[in-house]
Amino acid sequence: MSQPLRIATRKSPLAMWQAEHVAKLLKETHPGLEVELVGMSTQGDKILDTPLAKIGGKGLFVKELEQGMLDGRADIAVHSMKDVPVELPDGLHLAVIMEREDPRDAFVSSRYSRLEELPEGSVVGTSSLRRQCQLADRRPDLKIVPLRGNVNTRLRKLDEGEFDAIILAAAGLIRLGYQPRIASYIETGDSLPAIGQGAIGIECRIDDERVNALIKPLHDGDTACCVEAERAMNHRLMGGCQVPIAGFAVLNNGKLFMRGLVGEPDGSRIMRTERSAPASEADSLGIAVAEDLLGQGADQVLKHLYEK
Ligand SMILES: NCc1[nH]cc(CCC(=O)O)c1CC(=O)O
Repeated sequence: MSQPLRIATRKSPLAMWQAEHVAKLLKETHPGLEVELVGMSTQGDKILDTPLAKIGGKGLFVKELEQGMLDGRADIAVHSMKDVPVELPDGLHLAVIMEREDPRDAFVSSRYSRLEELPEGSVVGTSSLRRQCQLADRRPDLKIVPLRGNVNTRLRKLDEGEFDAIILAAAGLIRLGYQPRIASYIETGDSLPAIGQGAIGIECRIDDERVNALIKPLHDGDTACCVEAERAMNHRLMGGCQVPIAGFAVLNNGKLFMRGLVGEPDGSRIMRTERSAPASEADSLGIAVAEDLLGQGADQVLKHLYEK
């Protein structure tokens, strides 16, 4: 008799959807396997009134889940790769990266269909410095306001009339069935996505052979290759989500093409680069992209932001 596989998950609707999605795929792949969800509240879910940048960023969403696995209360954790910090605790690894959903940012508004249509001075809500920086660069006339909370909360705030439009990741909206609310997609060249955006990763204990083998069929090598390059860039820049860093790689016929960006939150300064390399050199591609940006002065911008 095999034990049930326990999935640690945050309780937000998106996290629950992703955990249930993985549970369903695992049960389809392994008929008879029992899968249980272990809901946990993370610091990031508890502190809702402060911009994430001020309270320490993305690690806040995964620490409790990781502790759960290290303590043996859960076997795997399902994450939005975007929320996974560059360093993992000893003993855990990202065993699986699943096929990427649409990586683009989405423009959501009931009054306007595209960013370009927004009248001067419009109020736009966004949760990330990365989006804020790129938006301010393109449209310095807009009033950009921080918007936190889970996807449902953000849509509600838009409906309550606080904003003319909001920008969020298309992937989260699509997963939760809110695709009809997307007025338009912002191309990746116009709003370069966050590292790992749209990809789901599964973390587990390195030494748990049974669990590693059970989840392996969910791995997507192409997405993993792109995310590896993106995370290598972030690692080189020591990025967290409290800084405006974007990185996005695509894989075509064995060749990776990657863009990277670092900027000031107000868009006053933006550094961009792009490079390509064979898929087998994902890691060094990400590092090279980071080094291009450092060479353009990204280190000053990042140093300044980390000191705040
Ligand atoms: N920061 C929260 C978060 N983490 C992952 C997603 C979207 C789904 C994904 O990128 O896989 C979101 C919501 C958003 O940024 O709009």
